[in-house]
Amino acid sequence: MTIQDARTPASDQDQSGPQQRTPGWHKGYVEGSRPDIRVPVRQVHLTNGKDVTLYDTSGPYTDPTIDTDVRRGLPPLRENWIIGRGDTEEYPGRPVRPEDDGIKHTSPRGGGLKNLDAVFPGRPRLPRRGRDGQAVTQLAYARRGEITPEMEYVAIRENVSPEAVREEIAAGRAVLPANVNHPEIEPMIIGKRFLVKVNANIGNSAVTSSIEEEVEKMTWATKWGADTVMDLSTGRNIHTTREWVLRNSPVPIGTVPLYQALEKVDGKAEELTWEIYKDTVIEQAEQGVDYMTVHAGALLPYVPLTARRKTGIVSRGGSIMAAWCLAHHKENFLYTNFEELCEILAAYDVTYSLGDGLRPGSIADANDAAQFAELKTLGELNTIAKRHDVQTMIEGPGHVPMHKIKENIDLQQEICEEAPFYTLGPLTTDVAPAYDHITSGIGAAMIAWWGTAMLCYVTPKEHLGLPNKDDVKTGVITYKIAAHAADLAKGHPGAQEWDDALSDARFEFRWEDQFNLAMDPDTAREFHDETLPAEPAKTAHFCSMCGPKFCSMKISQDIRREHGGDLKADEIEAGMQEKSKEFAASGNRVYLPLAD
Ligand SMILES: C[C@H]1O[C@@H](n2cnc3c(N)ncnc32)[C@H](O)[C@@H]1O
Ligand SMILES: Cc1ncc(COP(=O)(O)O)c(N)n1
Ligand code: MET
Ligand code: SF4
Ligand SMILES: [Zn+2]
Repeated sequence: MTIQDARTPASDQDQSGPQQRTPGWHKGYVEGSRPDIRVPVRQVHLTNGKDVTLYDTSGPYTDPTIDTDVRRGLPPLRENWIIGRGDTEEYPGRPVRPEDDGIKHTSPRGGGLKNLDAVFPGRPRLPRRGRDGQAVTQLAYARRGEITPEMEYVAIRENVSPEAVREEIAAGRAVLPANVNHPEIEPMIIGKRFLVKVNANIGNSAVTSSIEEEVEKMTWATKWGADTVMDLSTGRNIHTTREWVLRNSPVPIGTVPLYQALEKVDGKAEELTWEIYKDTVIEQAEQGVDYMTVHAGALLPYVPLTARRKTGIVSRGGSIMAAWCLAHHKENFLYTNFEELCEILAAYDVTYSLGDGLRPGSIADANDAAQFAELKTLGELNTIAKRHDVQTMIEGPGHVPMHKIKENIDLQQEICEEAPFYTLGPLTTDVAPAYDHITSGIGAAMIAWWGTAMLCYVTPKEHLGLPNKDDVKTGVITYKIAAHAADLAKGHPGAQEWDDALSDARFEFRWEDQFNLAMDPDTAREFHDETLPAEPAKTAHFCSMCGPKFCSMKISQDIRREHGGDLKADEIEAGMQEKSKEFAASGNRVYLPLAD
């Protein structure tokens, strides 16, 4: 594997600003079968002269040779691949309306958008869709036996063959979310045979945040390793916020169109209609949303099953659809219009994320009748979506104690023909608000080990408020740990190399290498330097935990240096026998009496 170098002379590098580069690594690219397939990697340079190559989600922001500007947006990496297939056409598209941003002409809420001058100033572009409404999905291509540039790209990223990628997509065991209107993304794949992925949720609410803050959360999340980002905005400027996020995101973007549809009817669930919903889906598909949560499995007859729950319906989408179903006493319109929705998504290659609108919101409600009734319906919908060549993943819970987690993934895999499972945690206990990244990180690691393909992060603010930039980082790092722990347990090829490199650096007291290989190098360095900030401490054979005389790794190294070379296995065995006899002679006591 040859890796191209994206380094520039240090003097050319701007180390200021929000996208400040972490020293000790640089961006490289692995080239595919053609020059426009260049897969980014993070090259960590060790002081022993070796390099460690890691997966990189940070996008062009960490490439010093690319001049990024959020007002212009990212370069359209996939544009030629999409046009080159010749199966899509540009068309005028749906005009953007004030109500897309929650602005009513007559409403006092109207008026100026906050920050970044509202309308995205970048590249004007006509939307694109499948010619004659045909399915232009990676699933359709994979089923026809075609290996797209996107598939080759993810094969390099995952270190597997392009054919393996095609097979997993064709079988519906993996999805490659890539809307034809989102050419900026670096393709990635979600499926149990691949690295476990992490999604970070961002977005404003009616109470707080601005467009600028949301764009910043998106770049921040991907810098720390988020593989996808969901914009779950529910406040003002939903359309414009999403435009800024999409044009600047190197990762696929997911949304829940129902949230924006609800804003269009002023938050009155009973006023929702299939027409308003459909119009919102088209609006978002034209913008380039890569996957959409659709709560089509929360059916009218299942709502009563939640009546005696401790925490009712905790899914936003689920509660909105339940309210609509009860108000009209009609079946969920997402379910009754599902086939038409499939045709729309197929024409843009929007991936379904079939929502778990009836997931449990407390330990007491886990794995109940309502939850599993919905899962069965999601299985039926998965089959219908596949018939339309729409890529599909299935959302999962929620709040589930450890002993009830495995049943969730086993049932989902069986009912949904191994479609990728995408779970929120699960949180393994309800008693630690402010630490729900941890209560859920535990469940996330377990469920990922058993085959969940993507983990939706939970931040320390869960149940308490809207996460800020710091919470986003904590959530992403926590979930990267869960995902990597699962990759190790699953024996994913290459996963352990990273651990081995860090273990070697640790044992050899290469402190800088230990920091640079860390998931969060900044915090690792800061913690070390809190007690031993001086430069010589960066090569010292101890840290402040045990100090120089009690550093077990130093003692262990000394043993090897003094005896390691000339100790043979049988001599070690003989030495052990000798010691064992001495121990017996002293009365087999571990603790000798204190001498006074
Ligand atoms: C489904 C999950 O989405 C999270 N969620 C909902 N809205 C937002 C937002 N604007 N930002 C971050 N997370 C959000 C909830 O906390 C829940 O855990
Ligand atoms: C993994 C995951 N992420 C996001 C949502 C959408 O949220 P909600 O169901 O509350 O509308 C979900 N259901 N599952
Ligand atoms: N914490 C809730 C859950 O577990 C979500 C609250 S905000 C929609 O799903
Ligand atoms: S997180 Fe807050 S706003 Fe959302 S469901 Fe829970 S209490 Fe309601
Ligand atoms: Zn919760």
